[in-house]
Amino acid sequence: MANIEIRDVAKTYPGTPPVRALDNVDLSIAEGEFVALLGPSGCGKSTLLNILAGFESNTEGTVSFDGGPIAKPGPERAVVFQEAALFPWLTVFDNVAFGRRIAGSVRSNFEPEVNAMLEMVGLTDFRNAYPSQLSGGMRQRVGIARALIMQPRALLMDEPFGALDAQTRLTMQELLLSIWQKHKITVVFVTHDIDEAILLADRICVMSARPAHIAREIAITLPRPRSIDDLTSPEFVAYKAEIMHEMRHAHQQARRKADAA
Ligand SMILES: Nc1ncnc2c1ncn2[C@@H]1O[C@H](COP(=O)(O)OP(=O)(O)OP(=O)(O)O)[C@@H](O)[C@H]1O
Repeated sequence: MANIEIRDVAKTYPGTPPVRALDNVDLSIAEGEFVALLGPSGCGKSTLLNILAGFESNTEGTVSFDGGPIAKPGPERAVVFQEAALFPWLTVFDNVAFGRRIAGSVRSNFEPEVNAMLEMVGLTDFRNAYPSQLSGGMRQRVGIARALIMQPRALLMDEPFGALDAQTRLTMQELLLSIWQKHKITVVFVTHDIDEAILLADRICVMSARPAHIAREIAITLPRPRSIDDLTSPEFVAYKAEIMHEMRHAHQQARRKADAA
């Protein structure tokens, strides 16, 4: 059984005029798979992710997780956004522990897990720091740790590294790869960045111009574990050329739709 099943999904935001964001989206995601959603700006990637998160509802079609319909947010589907909205008055440790505490767990139960999580994301020395004392990359590490401490089955990531400088971004991509290798949870990752999608994903779904559907699915069979050294391999460059071609097509399609409107 697929972990995430999206069948004939459409989404129209009400308004004058209404905005048709998604149309005929079909996608099955297996347990433990890493899928990247790649597409032109404004095509509907975040809308699709928000539907999977349960923050938005689809207007047509069905979306299910482990065979059950997605109707609202749930702890089995953790979300990581571009900016980790951390609580500024809590330390790194308490930000990561927050969900467990709210769920009624006592400190002696979650402390070893929070410490292990902080070690995994390289923040042990910052466990008592406050968010204002952290760099953007460190804040995202806290965001990822905070999501994983709830032991989700899927991680839904919306351009999580989009606001980071190039060097930090590469470090975070490698960190995410190592975490995913260890936890093997399903990841759905929204990005504009072709290199990022190829480096991380098992499969890239190139989305069409709005209203978005999945224009093309490309399996990335580069061997794992991957690292940033792969960015220059001939296989990587060949994937990049293929995807750039698809993206250009999606962009031209968007221009034509805009001109016709
Ligand atoms: N709450 C909303 N109400 C009305 N329209 C919305 C809403 N959220 C998104 N939209 C519109 O839906 C379309 C798709 O937006 P969405 O954010 O899903 O695209 P995206 O591909 O994630 O864009 P980007 O890559 O620029 O973040 C856009 O035209 C956007 O303006």
